[in-house]
Amino acid sequence: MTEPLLEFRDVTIQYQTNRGPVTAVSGASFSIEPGEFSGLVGESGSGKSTLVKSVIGGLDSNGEVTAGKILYKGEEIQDYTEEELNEKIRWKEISYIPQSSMNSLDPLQRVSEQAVEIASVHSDLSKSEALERFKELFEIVGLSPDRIDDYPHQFSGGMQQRAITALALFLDPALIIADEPTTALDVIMQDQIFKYLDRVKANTDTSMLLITHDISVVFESCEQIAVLHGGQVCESGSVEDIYRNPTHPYSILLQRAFPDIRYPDRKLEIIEGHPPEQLGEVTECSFVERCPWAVDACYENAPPLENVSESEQNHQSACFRNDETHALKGELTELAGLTDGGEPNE
Ligand SMILES: Nc1ncnc2c1ncn2[C@@H]1O[C@H](COP(=O)(O)OP(=O)(O)OP(=O)(O)O)[C@@H](O)[C@H]1O
Repeated sequence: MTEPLLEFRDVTIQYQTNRGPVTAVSGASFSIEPGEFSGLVGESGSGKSTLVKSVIGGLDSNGEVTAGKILYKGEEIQDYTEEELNEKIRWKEISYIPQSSMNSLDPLQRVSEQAVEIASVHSDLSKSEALERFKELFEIVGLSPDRIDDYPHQFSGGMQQRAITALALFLDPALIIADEPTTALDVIMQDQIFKYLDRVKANTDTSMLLITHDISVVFESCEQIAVLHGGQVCESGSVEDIYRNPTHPYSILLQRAFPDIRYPDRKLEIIEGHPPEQLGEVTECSFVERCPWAVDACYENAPPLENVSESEQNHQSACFRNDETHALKGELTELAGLTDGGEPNE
């Protein structure tokens, strides 16, 4: 097996507050393989942004990785200083497209000038080489290369997002992390994003980590997925396995909360409640208060991630009732008045 590009190993991240430490991520483990598109999915407040910000040194000043390791190409990076991150990681190795990326272009500078600036700080490219490369990238993300000298306001929202992706690809990073790339966009623009992500996949070797609350976005554009709830990774594996055979109760319900072309008439589930804010150490399953199938054990310990089946490689779920999932899924189908048995009609 090749070494993962990025690996979270039992990572806990806390914020110090005047009410005590808030545990935003607890014991999270998952990895991203070279060249793959992965999705990190979960509702608002589940710890997605905290987890990815810890990789690029973007945690708020009261936040800290308090346990575990973050390995990039096998090297521990959780304690890197700002200087080390700038020198070794940012742009060249990992580019980050933040949630409010539309505001991240400088409105007073032509986008080509922003590219030339990144090149002069982080690479040896000459100005003309930088502009040539930027034109090529505009083509990959589906923008006309003649528009590189435009100002950000001359682009629509979707075009700005693509220009930002071209900047993120500029120094040929091994990984791009995109935080909620589709949230602020309408359905037509979301569709354009899927198309250009496909072109990025076809034309570059870059891996992508997509952060989103919408599991269907991950099913559409990724190969691997990690599902996060209340700072814990509930389930991880290939998109194919988790699409066909979601095992953790949260993944099952989350999948049923979004439209699915396999079940056009299905009623969408509403998952009652919200991910909890975790004060102090976390000693139970973070989904316990919302889970229709919780048992006493779920209050006593946080369940570990375990392999779900021998045939589904890397498919892991953190639930004390993993072995009973099939029966539980049927129960849910009955409870919700659904007609299928929880398996896709293919
Ligand atoms: N600076 C902070 N100080 C204290 N708590 C924080 C801070 N930032 C985030 N949190 C808490 O950490 C938890 C995880 O938040 P985070 O923003 O990482 O989740 P998220 O899944 O990215 O949500 P969203 O999609 O809304 O950004 C939440 O309980 C949040 O209130």
